[in-house]
Amino acid sequence: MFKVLVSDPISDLGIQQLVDAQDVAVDKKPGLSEDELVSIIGEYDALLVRSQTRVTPRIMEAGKQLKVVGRAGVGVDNIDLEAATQRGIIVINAPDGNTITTCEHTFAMMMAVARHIPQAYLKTVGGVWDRKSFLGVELRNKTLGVLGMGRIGSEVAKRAKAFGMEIMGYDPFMTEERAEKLGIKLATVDEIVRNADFMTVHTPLTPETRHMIGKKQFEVMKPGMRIINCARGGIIDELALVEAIDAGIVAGAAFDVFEVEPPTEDHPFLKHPKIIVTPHLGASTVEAQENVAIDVSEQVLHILRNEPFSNAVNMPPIPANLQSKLQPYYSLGEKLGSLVAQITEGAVQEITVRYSGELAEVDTQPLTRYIVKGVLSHHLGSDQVNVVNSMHLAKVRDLNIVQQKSQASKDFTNLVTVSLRTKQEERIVAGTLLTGYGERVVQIDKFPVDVTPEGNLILISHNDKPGIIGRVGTLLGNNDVNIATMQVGRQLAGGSAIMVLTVDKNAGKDILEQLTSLPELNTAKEITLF
Ligand SMILES: NC(=O)c1ccc[n+]([C@@H]2O[C@H](COP(=O)([O-])OP(=O)(O)OC[C@H]3O[C@@H](n4cnc5c(N)ncnc54)[C@H](O)[C@@H]3O)[C@@H](O)[C@H]2O)c1
Ligand SMILES: O=C(O)[C@H](O)COP(=O)(O)O
Repeated sequence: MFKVLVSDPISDLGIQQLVDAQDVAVDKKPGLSEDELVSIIGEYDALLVRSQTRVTPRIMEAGKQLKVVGRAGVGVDNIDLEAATQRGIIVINAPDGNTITTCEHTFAMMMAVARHIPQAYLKTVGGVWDRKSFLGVELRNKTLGVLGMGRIGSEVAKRAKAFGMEIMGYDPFMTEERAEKLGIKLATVDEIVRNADFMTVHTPLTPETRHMIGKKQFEVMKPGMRIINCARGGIIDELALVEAIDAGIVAGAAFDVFEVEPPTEDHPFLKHPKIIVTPHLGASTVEAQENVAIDVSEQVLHILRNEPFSNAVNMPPIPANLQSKLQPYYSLGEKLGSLVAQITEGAVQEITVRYSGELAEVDTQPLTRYIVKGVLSHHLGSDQVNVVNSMHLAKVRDLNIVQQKSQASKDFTNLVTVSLRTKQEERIVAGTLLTGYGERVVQIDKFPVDVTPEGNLILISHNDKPGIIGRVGTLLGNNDVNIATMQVGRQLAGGSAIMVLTVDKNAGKDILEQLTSLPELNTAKEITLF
């Protein structure tokens, strides 16, 4: 008999198939503390959660029988995926079940902020008949900026069109063809901020999306903008938003999510007359809760019964003989994918992986998964992509993955070359494992280099002219950024060249801008590899 623990409020109807299963016993115990969970989890084979239960390494360590953690929803930021993977616990989510519900909540919030509905309601039930203070705006003929055109963002865009709105969309995976299909205009964040009347965010929270809308964006924002966040707290800088409202730049905001949930009593949103809020209700409808619970219950049953399953967000088992050959390359492969994704501009259309030398003789598919994971994690968030789902995510985004093999490698026993093609450009990186020295990046575009792929790097493209290295060193030094290593690559003296610096801390946008304004320096990009 398999034992399943449900530790958050999950739809009874949705988990009925688990309750009815002859080989499963279900216990519902919502609201347990971490200590309480640790004390009982040892007897369970599966744990079902929403976003409240934090599934920590301690809980997984105590879950000696735990085979699967099922998340009835999308975001798995409350589950320690690394700890689950290390312990062979499969984590699955229900990515599709709450898309429409969250999209509809976004619309409810957009209309509520346009017409001041919560504020007007409060006054009316308080006995004040005030018809003057709540002059609203129409959605018709307004421009809506959508940041993140995935499942929810795309549904929001479709509905906004029915309201007569123009849509500007931004998403690193959005191609012009797809934008055309959806009838929206592809735009940059800057174009959206300067031109939209309403803006809604639908990305995961990643290092790249954190404070994606902050002080800098508010400074150039079209006055009168209304902003909606039903995705994750932290994508929009909360304090900068309050300042922008008080300065008369932003006309109103509607938030379902907060940087810290629940927000503290003195959170500036809670008493602000131009900000309306809901307590993370985006997925809270009867339909969505049933959908996600049905989806997750179905997959949990498959996993417990050792049947094929889908929607896993962490690592699959790999055959032992292949594992021993490929394992040393997993980390290198992922870093090469991440590195090339961080230096490439535009929506990715094709990833080509070329294996040369000994690697060409084995099944390299598991390694390719790591490389694709490295590429996609940069845009989708590392909690959303893993080696189980990386190829699937690439497929649903129409990304072409090409694997090539050649027995011969001119200079290395093994060489992994990854190139990324977008509409704008094709970028290439190559790496190898050097016996006794470890991972090395040996090529960036046409330039040979010798770089350890680790920590904070700055990639500079420049003209090979005297003095440039000194100017870069002085500028970083003056800004208290310590250079650990420096590599320069060029093909011809006096021609184009690259410089790869390893630095002790993140330099930040400001310093990168200063670097690019140096004479003879063309571009400067920051790369983070772990
Ligand atoms: N409020 C709620 O209750 C609720 C409910 C469901 C989902 N969510 C959240 O909504 C968000 C979107 O969910 P989804 O199901 O549409 O996910 P999704 O993965 O289908 O879409 C996310 C999109 O964001 C894009 N993206 C990533 N980085 C970006 C960047 N820097 N700039 C622009 N776009 C970027 C990705 O390419 C992807 O297309 C997630 O954060 C999810 O956790 C919240
Ligand atoms: O990521 C999600 O699916 C949403 O944030 C919903 O979270 P919830 O299940 O706690 O409502």
